Amino acid sequence: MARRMMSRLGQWSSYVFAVDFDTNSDPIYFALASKQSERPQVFRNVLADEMCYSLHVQSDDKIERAKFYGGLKKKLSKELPPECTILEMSIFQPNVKDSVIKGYFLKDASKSSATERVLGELLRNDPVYVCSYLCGGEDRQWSQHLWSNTEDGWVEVLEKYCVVPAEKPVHHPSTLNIINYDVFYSFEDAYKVLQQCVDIIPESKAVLELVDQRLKSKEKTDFPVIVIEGLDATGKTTLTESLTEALGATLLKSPPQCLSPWRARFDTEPPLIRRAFYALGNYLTAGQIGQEARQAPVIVDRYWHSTAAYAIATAVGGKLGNLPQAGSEVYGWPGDLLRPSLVLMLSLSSQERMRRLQVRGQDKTMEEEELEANHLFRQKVEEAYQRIEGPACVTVDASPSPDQVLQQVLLLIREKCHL
Ligand SMILES: Nc1ncnc2c1ncn2[C@@H]1O[C@H](COP(=O)(O)OP(=O)(O)O)[C@@H](O)[C@H]1O
Ligand SMILES: Nc1ccn([C@H]2C[C@H](O)[C@@H](COP(=O)(O)OP(=O)(O)O)O2)c(=O)n1
Repeated sequence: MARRMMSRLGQWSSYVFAVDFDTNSDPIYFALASKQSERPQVFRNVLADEMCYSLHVQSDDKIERAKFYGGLKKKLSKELPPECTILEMSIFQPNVKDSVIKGYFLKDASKSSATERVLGELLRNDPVYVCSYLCGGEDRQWSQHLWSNTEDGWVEVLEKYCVVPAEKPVHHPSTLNIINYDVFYSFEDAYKVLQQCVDIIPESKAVLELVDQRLKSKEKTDFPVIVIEGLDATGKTTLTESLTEALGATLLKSPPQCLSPWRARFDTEPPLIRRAFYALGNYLTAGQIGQEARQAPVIVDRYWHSTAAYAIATAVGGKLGNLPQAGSEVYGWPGDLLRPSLVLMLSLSSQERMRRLQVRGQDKTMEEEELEANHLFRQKVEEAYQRIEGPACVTVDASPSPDQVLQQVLLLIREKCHL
């Protein structure tokens, strides 16, 4: 065990640590070195003589890592003293895709031994690395101490490194692991995730069985397929219903009705599993679209844009500017997913959207509650919507009356789909 950790530590010289002290500003970036730095101290402005710790998941298994990381926050919040602040942390190789290892950084103002007891317990029983941080010496330099288990179950410090400032990377670390963690670009990649979950989430089996029976869709449909996108309460249900009637079309949605019994279950899972579920929903809907578009135009309430935009906006921490640049491969359309003829995104000011949410007065999903609390997240979802390509979405002003929105959309459809 100690040997494995040592060799792992050796690799850390190419890694940078990022701690999110404040979601509205850049993380604090630091690296490990054997010698101290002459540059200003990394934590000087954000830590006031507090004990600090970090922990991150040590597992090569993607599913295990995702499950454990999600559960870890709950466990820490429950067991640590209330004076302990839990911050998000990641360790990554700058600008290298798929290099992120997620963890937490703890600021402990409790001055009690409870924190070390909880962390020691975690180290003994769970797949985690634990480090403590100390500030010492005349020049108040920070150092990182990696904990290890001894044979007889005690915790000891295995190795000590100096904490030195690191450059801000070009790509925010939260953008490095989007592909195949948050967004899946082929049926197979999403399917594999659920397959690997069958033992831990029995419901996966039922979902996979449904997916196995899905209809296969041709690339080209006989009738146009029009997708309506937008945040909750922008008027998608209202518009899709009136459009369906006006065009004599068929109305479908993603995720499709047949997945409803499992949606709430997968909504409680970490992003890797939850997003794979929604990705598969799109392939099920694609099968239905292919079938229905032989007879009539098809209107679809949410599809790939929703899956990718919410996933990207959730995954990317901090500011709007942290989103991958327009044109990035993360905004690409999966090569094996039926492409609609037209995608329209309903856009509304936050005031009007809030008003409509209140008028509707229904229960909101947790994510929608978060949207309300988090203006930044809402902006990131809309921005990601607008960057997705193949087809890109056309933004529609959803603030006029329902009939005016319908007329405006009918005009667009006539112009773009020759209906
Ligand atoms: N153009 C509109 N003008 C005013 N209110 C609208 C308009 N479209 C929808 N609404 C109302 O706003 C609320 C949300 O609309 P809904 O169609 O359910 O949105 P979504 O399906 O996008 O969540 C509903 O109460 C609906 O009656
Ligand atoms: N095709 C879809 C549809 C929804 N999702 C996800 C994205 C968000 O997490 C939620 C939004 O769904 P929600 O139920 O809040 O939306 P509506 O009530 O349908 O407007 O579902 C998805 O990933 N792919």
